[in-house]
Amino acid sequence: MTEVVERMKGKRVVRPIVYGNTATSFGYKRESDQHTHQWTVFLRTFNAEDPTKFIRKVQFKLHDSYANSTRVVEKPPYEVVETGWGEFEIQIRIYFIDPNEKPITAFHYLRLFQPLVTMPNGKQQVIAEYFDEIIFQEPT
Ligand SMILES: O=C(Nc1ccc(C(=O)N2CC(c3nccs3)C2)s1)[C@@H]1CCCN1
Repeated sequence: MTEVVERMKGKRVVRPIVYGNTATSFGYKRESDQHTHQWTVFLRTFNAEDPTKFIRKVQFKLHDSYANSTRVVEKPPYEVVETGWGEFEIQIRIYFIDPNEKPITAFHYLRLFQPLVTMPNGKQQVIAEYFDEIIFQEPT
């Protein structure tokens, strides 16, 4: 019983995150490469703390047809700005400062067409974002 209690002890640290993408339409198909949208895929922490205190780097794995399809971002903002014509799954992998914490992976399906939001300036963009929490079980 003591052993179980020992394992259960320790501090639980919850770190809220938001990940997803925004996208805006060019309003036309670009002659040079048929691209129609600019988009930004991102990972954001959700409090005032400096994310570099616990995040070492964030890796965004785009579709293989993109040049350098594995994009590594070492400091905030953890985002990739690109252009394209379609929607596909992006793997977001978070690497931590603590060597004992394994990287974690989130999957985000890039959205170019909805949900469409009209900004205060009247411009429209797609915003597709998801809230989650990273939970660290700090040993005592
Ligand atoms: O759309 C889809 N897959 C996509 C993969 C990559 C896309 C894209 O936008 N781009 C590749 C990049 C390049 N342009 C020029 C050279 S590489 C711009 S779209 C699927 C198909 C059905 C539903 N979704």
